[in-house]
Amino acid sequence: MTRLVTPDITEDDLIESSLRPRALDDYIGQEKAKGNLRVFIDAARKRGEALDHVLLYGPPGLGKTTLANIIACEMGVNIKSTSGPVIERPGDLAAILTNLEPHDVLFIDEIHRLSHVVEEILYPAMEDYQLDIIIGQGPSARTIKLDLPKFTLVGATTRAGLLSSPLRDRFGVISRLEFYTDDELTTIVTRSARILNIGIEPEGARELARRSRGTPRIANRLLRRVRDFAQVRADGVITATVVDESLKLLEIDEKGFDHMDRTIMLTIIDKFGGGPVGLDTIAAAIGEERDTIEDVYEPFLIQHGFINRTPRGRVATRAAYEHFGRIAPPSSSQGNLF
Ligand SMILES: Nc1ncnc2c1ncn2[C@@H]1O[C@H](COP(=O)(O)OP(=O)(O)OP(=O)(O)O)[C@@H](O)[C@H]1O
Ligand SMILES: [Mg+2]
Repeated sequence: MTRLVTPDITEDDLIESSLRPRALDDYIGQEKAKGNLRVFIDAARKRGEALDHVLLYGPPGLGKTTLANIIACEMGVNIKSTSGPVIERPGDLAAILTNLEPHDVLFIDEIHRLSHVVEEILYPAMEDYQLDIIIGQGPSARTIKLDLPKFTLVGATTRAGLLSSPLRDRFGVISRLEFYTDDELTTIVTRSARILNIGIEPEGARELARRSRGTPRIANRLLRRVRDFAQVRADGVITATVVDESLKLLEIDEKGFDHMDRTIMLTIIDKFGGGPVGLDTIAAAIGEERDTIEDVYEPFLIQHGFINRTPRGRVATRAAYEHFGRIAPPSSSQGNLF
């Protein structure tokens, strides 16, 4: 079963494209990233140059793809989108690069998953707008250099730490996307409801925002689910009560945690005495991939102080104990204490 609050893209998110803001001014929140980009975009446009390469990183569903598209739109250029795992051979990347128009945006999602050989093609391309191609094999092999149009690489990744440093160093702009505040998500929910023609009361929007784990993709998805519920039970208008009742049925609690979040926290608390416990051990105990826990579930729990990351493993904090109505062991180094 796919998880309702997964920040990853699911099938019913495909209608999401209608909800994607197209201009920087419609992109809610992320003031720091937006502020920086606005300056760089204006400067590049004034000079009639391509925008410097941009790296966007942050947990899934926070708007990296959306922002990449907005960058192209604001620069008034085309965007070509691909992703790390799709570019298998150097030739694949060469073909993409040689087909770019001057100043175009090349968006590479999951850029941390590029293979080494492909990555090495990218270095001179990013730095000198040149492509080194090897022709022939063995002793007669030779390298030829091809000039590329000046382009902007926009890379997205959930974890900048997985990027090799030579690659990371070649980005002129590096922006981290943050979880959204409840206010920002309320604005996003209200905007989406207007676009999708869904009736929602301000308190309904706020309640939905509060339960969306700081993530617009989740907020938009919950909005559609709650709409179904409102149509059947409440004359189609989403109120705070409708949100509360429908999310209860969907087993999403008042903090926006679902079954998996609760399982992770309760596993640390009950099976491992509150931690510290290694991520691999947690993964084995709950039957979930380590990377999925690290990329998808854990960032929000850590950011909101329910789990701490320590050198010896994950620790459940006092807030986690309290969330489940438990009492944190007094002797523990449960974080939040210092
Ligand atoms: N700042 C924002 N304002 C309004 N809506 C937003 C914003 N950011 C994201 N969204 C909405 O959230 C959805 C998910 O965003 P997006 O696909 O850009 O996330 P992502 O960071 O690329 O995720 P992934 O890491 O899974 O690729 C978008 O379709 C858009 O509707
Ligand atoms: Mg994306």
